Amino acid sequence: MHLQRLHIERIRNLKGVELTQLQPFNIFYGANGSGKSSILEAVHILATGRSFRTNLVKQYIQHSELDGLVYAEATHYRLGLQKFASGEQLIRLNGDTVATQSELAKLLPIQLIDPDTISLLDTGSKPRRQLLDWLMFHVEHEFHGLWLRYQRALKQRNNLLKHPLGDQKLWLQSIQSWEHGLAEYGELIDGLREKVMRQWQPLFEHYRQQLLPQIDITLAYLAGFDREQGLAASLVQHRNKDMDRATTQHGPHRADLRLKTPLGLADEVLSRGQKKLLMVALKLSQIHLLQDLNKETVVLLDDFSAELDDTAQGRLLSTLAGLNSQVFITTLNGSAVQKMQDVLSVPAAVFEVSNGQVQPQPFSDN
Ligand SMILES: Nc1ncnc2c1ncn2[C@@H]1O[C@H](COP(=O)(O)OP(=O)(O)OP(=O)(O)O)[C@@H](O)[C@H]1O
Repeated sequence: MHLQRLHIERIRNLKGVELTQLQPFNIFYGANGSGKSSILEAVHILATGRSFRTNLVKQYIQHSELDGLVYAEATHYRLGLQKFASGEQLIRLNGDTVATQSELAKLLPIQLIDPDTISLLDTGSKPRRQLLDWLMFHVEHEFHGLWLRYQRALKQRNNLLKHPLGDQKLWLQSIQSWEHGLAEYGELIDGLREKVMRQWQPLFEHYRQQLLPQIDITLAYLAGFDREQGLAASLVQHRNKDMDRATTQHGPHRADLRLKTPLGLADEVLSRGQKKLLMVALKLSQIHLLQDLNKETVVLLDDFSAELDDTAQGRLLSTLAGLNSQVFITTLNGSAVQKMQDVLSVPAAVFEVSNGQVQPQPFSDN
């Protein structure tokens, strides 16, 4: 989905931003602290309910305000999200209040590429699992519901592991019943993940060859449990150890992606720039997969030129244009805008950001 209009109020230093006639490419330039990333942050909050910079709503709502608001229009949809400092939120779709953020998330697939993107490789399995599950959420409709049921069963089992009941028999019956649910949903989740991985891997290889032609990198999926044994048997086998650690250590919640080069794991051998290109290849291949299903992704490219050389920047822009993505880009200065102009063959809008105010600027190739 391409956004045509964006309205932001009381997010960070953005008091009242009204952007109309958004284009496939939207470039925001301005000095440090002017508010560029906050615009991307607002789009991210609208699409996912979360900021990519903080988990605390109060931090992104403007100082001394009680709420922040993001509203966007596309051809068939009007999406709105109001976040209150109290923790409450109001989610609206086409004028109606909706109960869950996932209604907006489904409509607005969003990918962020920023200087922190490479930490996905370095900081444990969770962000890698989230990367896979972004794809799962948008490609496999049953995934989200299964995941919620799995999480519920997992929470119950973990509670029982932490607090063994006095009545052993009752405790055993309870834990067995939650394990039954965990195994059922977990096997289904694993099957769906494996199916999506089969679609994703060749696309990843395609973008890896484009962006990192000199380095072989394989993308593999680790289920988080012994698939030959099966999750039901694995839960029974590890029950005592799980009790010692008071948590469930095997299952799809422990799944991971392994990125391997001939010299070792990608996070151990690649340079920062190469890591960024690898992450970009992973994300572009995901966007491609959605595009094959007629879903357009909104891409947030924060601090665009960080760590990418001119060739990589040019390739990234033209690939995104080919994927029908709508792109929001931030960059520090006008000269970078000029460079983008030379590469882009699709309509673009340029905005200057200064002290939380956003002004449209001419873009000569429009
Ligand atoms: N809750 C808040 N209320 C008001 N202003 C805030 C709040 N949080 C941060 N700010 C200010 O808003 C601005 C946000 O800037 P932002 O991070 O969007 O800048 P940027 O243009 O992306 O800068 P850079 O190029 O340095 O990354 C900063 O000046 C910051 O001090």
